Amino acid sequence: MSTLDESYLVGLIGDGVIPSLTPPMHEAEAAAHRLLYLYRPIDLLEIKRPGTDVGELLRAGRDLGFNAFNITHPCKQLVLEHLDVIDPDAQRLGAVNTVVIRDGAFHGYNTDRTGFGRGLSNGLPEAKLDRVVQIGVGGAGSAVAHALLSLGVRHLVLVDLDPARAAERAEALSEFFPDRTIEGRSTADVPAELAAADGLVHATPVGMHQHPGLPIDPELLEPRHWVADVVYRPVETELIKAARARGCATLDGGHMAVGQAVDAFRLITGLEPDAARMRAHFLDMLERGL
Ligand SMILES: NC(=O)c1ccc[n+]([C@@H]2O[C@H](COP(=O)([O-])OP(=O)(O)OC[C@H]3O[C@@H](n4cnc5c(N)ncnc54)[C@H](O)[C@@H]3O)[C@@H](O)[C@H]2O)c1
Ligand SMILES: O=C(O)[C@]1(O)C[C@@H](O)[C@@H](O)[C@H](O)C1
Repeated sequence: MSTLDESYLVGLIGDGVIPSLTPPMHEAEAAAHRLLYLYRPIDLLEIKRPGTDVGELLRAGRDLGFNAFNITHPCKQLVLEHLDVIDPDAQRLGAVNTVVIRDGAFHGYNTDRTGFGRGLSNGLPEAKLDRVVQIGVGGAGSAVAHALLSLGVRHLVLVDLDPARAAERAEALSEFFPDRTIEGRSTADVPAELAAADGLVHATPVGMHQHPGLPIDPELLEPRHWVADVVYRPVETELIKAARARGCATLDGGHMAVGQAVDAFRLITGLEPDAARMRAHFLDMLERGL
């Protein structure tokens, strides 16, 4: 037997989460810290529950002795109304992916945002952040845009297949970062915008195993650009390979995937995870086709 203080019971709530690498990342890191730590995927598709049940599931989890949850699609916004305390940055972003239960209260955070930010600062410490083009402003893109502005990007150009979405996101972000220039643009504007930019962040599904290809013409990349991807299956996307071949500094999507797990592990346990060990484990799992 063990109590809430002696062991950890964690879950990942969302659609299609069974193959997620986040549970094994946490469990391996916990084992290295000699913790009793079980992390279960709670797949809403498998248990035939809609995303709107997330509050009910959180409360049931608390009553059954869970310590924390990661929350993913389609619940990152839906969960907000069920939380007792929300980290101010997660509140501004309007999305929570980590819920820690303390004395029965739900505390929400967004480690997608902090994980991408940490990955960029550690992985590309020399990256010039004056002017950045970001392609894709969906779920991942929203967290990434916040992270970029929090890191000090002065001029952020948001591009999306849906230009109205890019414009809406730019307007919403401008409210929280009034001293920055944040613009929504269409994909046709990418050549001109990249010509003036220091870096490119890619946050669409293009380049995933199921969506192979490149989101931009790689001829637009020059060695002075840095390029960050959020896609991590495969970790070496066509974009990352093309950018490296053109002499650009690159950051693969594994940095965000591991970063969100590193920051969630720290919030859940209060212990400092070994980020390099977690990345090595993550890359090893990808290599093994998990
Ligand atoms: N590394 C990580 O930790 C992490 C976390 C979450 C998601 N992801 C990856 O990020 C990618 C996007 O996921 P999401 O949840 O944000 O998806 P999403 O569907 O919420 O958003 C994708 C956005 O990209 C836009 N888009 C699609 N194709 C485009 C194109 N060719 N040009 C411009 N815009 C285009 C869409 O209009 C949409 O706004 C996926 O590959 C996902 O696996 C990575
Ligand atoms: O690895 C996954 O499956 C995740 O669902 C990815 C992303 O949505 C994170 O915010 C979650 O914490 C974990």
